[in-house]
Formats: sequence, C-alpha cells, structure tokens
Amino acid sequence: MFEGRPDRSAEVVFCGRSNVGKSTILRELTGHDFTTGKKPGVTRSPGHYDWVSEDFVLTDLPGFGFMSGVPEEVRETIKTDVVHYIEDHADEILVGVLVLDGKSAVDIIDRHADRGEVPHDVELFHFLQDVGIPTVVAVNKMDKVDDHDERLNAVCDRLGLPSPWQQWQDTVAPVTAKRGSITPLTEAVRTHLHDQRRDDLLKFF
Ligand SMILES: Nc1nc2c(ncn2[C@@H]2O[C@H](COP(=O)(O)OP(=O)(O)OP(=O)(O)O)[C@@H](O)[C@H]2O)c(=O)[nH]1
Ligand SMILES: [Mg+2]
Repeated sequence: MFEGRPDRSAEVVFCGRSNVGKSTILRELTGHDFTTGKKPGVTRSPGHYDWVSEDFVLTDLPGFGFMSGVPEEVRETIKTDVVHYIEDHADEILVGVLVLDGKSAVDIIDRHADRGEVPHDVELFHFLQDVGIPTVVAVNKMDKVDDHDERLNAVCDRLGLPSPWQQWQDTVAPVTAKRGSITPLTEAVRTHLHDQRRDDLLKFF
C-alpha cells in the first residue's frame, strides 16, 4: 500500500499506464521536476506535490501495464494499489485525470479487447466514474498523431462516449505535454473544480 500522502482535504490525481506522460504533465503544471524518463515504470510510488499553506495536493500515481524489466506480479500489485488509493481517497479527490498515450492507446485497447480482456484504460475510466470522481481523459503525445479528430473519436468510442469528441471537451483533452501544450486539460479540470464550487483552487491550473 502507498504511504506518505500529505494530510490534505482536496486532491487531484493523475493516473494511467506507464510511460504515457503523467510526470511530464505534472512538471508542466507545477514546474517541479517529477522524475520522467524513457524507461517505463519510472514512478513506482505516488509523487505528491503540495503547498505548506494550502489544503490541496496534486498526486502523480505510478503507472501500470507493461513495463520492461518489471515482473507481472509487481505490475499487478501497483495497479491494485492505485485502485485502492483512489477508493480510499475518493472523498478528497475532486478530479481524476486519466492520461493516455494518443499514439498507442487505441491499438493497445483493441489488442486487449480482442483477447477478451478489459483494457486497463477502459477499466480505470469506468472505475473513476463508478466511485463518483469527475474524470478528465488527457490524450497526450498528440504531436505523434496525424489525424487528431479521427484518433480522438476512436478514443471516445472505446470509452463508450458517442462521437464527435468535440462534445466531450470537459472529459477528453488532447495535449502535448512535452511541448507544454496542456490548455485543454487545464480548462477541463477548471470546469470540474468550478462545478464543485472550488474556484479557490483554479489558481493551480
Ligand atoms: N512525443 C511526446 N513525448 C512525450 C510527451 N509527453 C511525455 N513524453 C515522453 O514520454 C516519456 C514518458 O514520460 P513520463 O512523464 O515519464 O511518463 P509517466 O506516465 O510518468 O511514466 P511512468 O512514471 O512510468 O508511469 C518521456 O520520454 C517523455 O519525454 C508528448 O507530449 N509528446
Ligand atoms: Mg512518472
């Protein structure tokens, strides 16, 4: 089980498969150097970013799914810990950001679905909704995607959201974190914070 969460009553979490760019997005948001890297599985325990005088924490949850050199057992444990963390803190978590790699997410989802498995991303999306956490899907690495509309519609389709993707701008946010282009994500998070009457937290996004 993860330890070391700061005692804060408001939280926004970032979750998703390994290597999708969670830590890169958090670095862009905070200016803090969350460890990022080419090697999947870089983040093994949550990274918490908080402020002494603020009752708020941003959390970078470890990635799961395939990670080279990480045994299957460890990968499963990380995923279970992520799910438990979200369940345990569902009351504090105001927004859950599920980060996808726009380049590979649809292919990975389809590969798992073809094998009769529930893909991790789809499972986590529905889990966040089931525990009542407003969810934003940050579709990252859009710099590697040619046809943006086609890819975003495919992502919506796999998550059970009818096309066109443009009607889901509070839920689906195309970003290129590496180049600092994350406005659709910050706008979507701000909308959810505003809806929960937490305009006091808009300054963090
Ligand atoms: N092309 C491209 N690469 C990106 C983008 N964002 C992140 N990356 C790269 O993707 C790799 C993984 O990024 P991380 O931020 O470490 O990913 P993570 O989701 O935190 O990975 P774990 O900690 O393993 O779960 C790094 O090499 C990043 O530079 C992007 O928008 N475009
Ligand atoms: Mg990371």
